[in-house]
Amino acid sequence: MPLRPRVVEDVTRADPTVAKRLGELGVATVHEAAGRTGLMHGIGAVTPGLAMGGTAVTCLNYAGDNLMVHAALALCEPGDVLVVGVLSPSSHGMFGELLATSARARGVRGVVLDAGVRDVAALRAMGFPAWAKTIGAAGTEKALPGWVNVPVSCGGTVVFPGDVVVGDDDGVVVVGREDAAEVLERAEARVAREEGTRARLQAGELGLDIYGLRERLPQGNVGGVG
Ligand SMILES: O=C([O-])CC(=O)C(=O)O
Ligand SMILES: [Mg+2]
Repeated sequence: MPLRPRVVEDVTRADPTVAKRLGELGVATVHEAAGRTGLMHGIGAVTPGLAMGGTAVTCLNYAGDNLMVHAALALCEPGDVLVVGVLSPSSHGMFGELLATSARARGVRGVVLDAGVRDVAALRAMGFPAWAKTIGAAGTEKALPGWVNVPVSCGGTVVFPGDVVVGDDDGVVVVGREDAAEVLERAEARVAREEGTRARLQAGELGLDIYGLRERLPQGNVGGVG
């Protein structure tokens, strides 16, 4: 018996203001603020220089078939990020410039694929933010019903519909919907702390005092030769 397809239309989304701000703070800061969790592995920026923060609409597809990418896009709202999972490894070009045209018209902030992407030159020319496992021109069928807005695996992490997805040149990080506000608070505090560190570095300070190193060295290990 084939697996039972499922399309969930209602998504409880993270606060859009929080998602947008996390996008501005960037992947490294958000990952740190989230206790070094949520980072996708093996997913890279296809459109360098573009960043985003938004709420996940997810889909799960059979390898070589992107029917559910089209279905998921139809349920996207402004501020969403389309997250594309596959049931088995795929390097097919599951998303390209036509889908990006549709995504942009719906106010989608970007796409993240645990598979391939194609029409890369066009995506770059459009400035449509995309992250993927690989670039792959191989075409996809539009035949097999799968899943929309179920939890999906992408880049070795799980993404629930409505979670916050942040992407930039460093990669992609996911923050659980329920944790987003707290992670934002910690991320802002971290940025403020780094301002102080930056000012001290610019002033040429720190040296052996960096991160309290001097105090952590055994007595006698810092000082003159011999
Ligand atoms: O046609 C597809 O399914 C993928 C693609 O190339 C596009 O979106 O332009
Ligand atoms: Mg195309």
